[in-house]
Amino acid sequence: MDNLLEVDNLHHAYGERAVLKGINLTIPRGKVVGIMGASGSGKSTLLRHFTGQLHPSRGSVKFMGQVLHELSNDELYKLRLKMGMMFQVSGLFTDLSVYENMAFPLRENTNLPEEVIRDLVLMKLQAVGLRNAHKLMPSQLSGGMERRVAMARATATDPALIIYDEPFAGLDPISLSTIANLIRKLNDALGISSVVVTYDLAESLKIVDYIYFIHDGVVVAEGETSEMIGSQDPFVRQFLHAQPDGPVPFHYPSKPYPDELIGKG
Ligand SMILES: Nc1ncnc2c1ncn2[C@@H]1O[C@H](COP(=O)(O)OP(=O)(O)OP(=O)(O)O)[C@@H](O)[C@H]1O
Repeated sequence: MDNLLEVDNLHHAYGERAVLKGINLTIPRGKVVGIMGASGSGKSTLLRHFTGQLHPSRGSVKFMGQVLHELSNDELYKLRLKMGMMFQVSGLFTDLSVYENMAFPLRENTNLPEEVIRDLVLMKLQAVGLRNAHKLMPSQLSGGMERRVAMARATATDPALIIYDEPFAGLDPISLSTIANLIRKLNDALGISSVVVTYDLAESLKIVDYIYFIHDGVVVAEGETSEMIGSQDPFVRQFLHAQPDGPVPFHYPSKPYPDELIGKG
């Protein structure tokens, strides 16, 4: 099976409001896939379907060959251990040291003896260049370091997929580039797949293999990163060149302005 995750005709509505309107996409094994889209296009909703937190109104998400909405809570919980997640807010426990933050998911989800947990924690921290930071408290870390600890923690249970939601938000250019390179390095060294949801095109273009552009609940463009860079597709161009107006409108939908000014309708 080449695809780790498959999204098939996925629809989602919050009440009457349709947000995902037939998304099709795949995350192949070994690849880093970018998902781009303007604010409100449905990216977070899509990610919540990747993890089985939401039920589709129609369509399905299959992860490692299993349709998520058909699983029991126990089955879903077990399968989720194969997904690591890193969000914009690192989610570290502020009253636990870096070491204890890292050990937590291992103690929760395995019966490994403490010496093995220690070796694993130090190995995972070493992979993000922070082995020596294990005694520090989260408040003693810079923003970039905190994000790297969260990345190391996302790899704790040996996931097959890591999902990064806005991993670059609020970082200085050096930390941003470090995090981007680490996403690629971890992906390749661990032989996993990665999904990166971001607005930060410049950095992500350097590390993603394939990009999906989402607008108004559907995929409007997709392709290998190299193809996308030269694409003439108006959506892709608007994103790549950060144009404020284009297919994604600057103005909230409204009546024509002259009509409004002369008080018609
Ligand atoms: N729990 C909810 N109940 C009702 N509407 C929601 C809910 N969550 C999101 N929405 C709406 O669904 C639409 C898509 O939201 P979503 O958060 O998935 O978009 P997004 O692309 O992730 O946006 P952003 O980049 O700003 O986080 C938005 O219009 C939002 O207001």
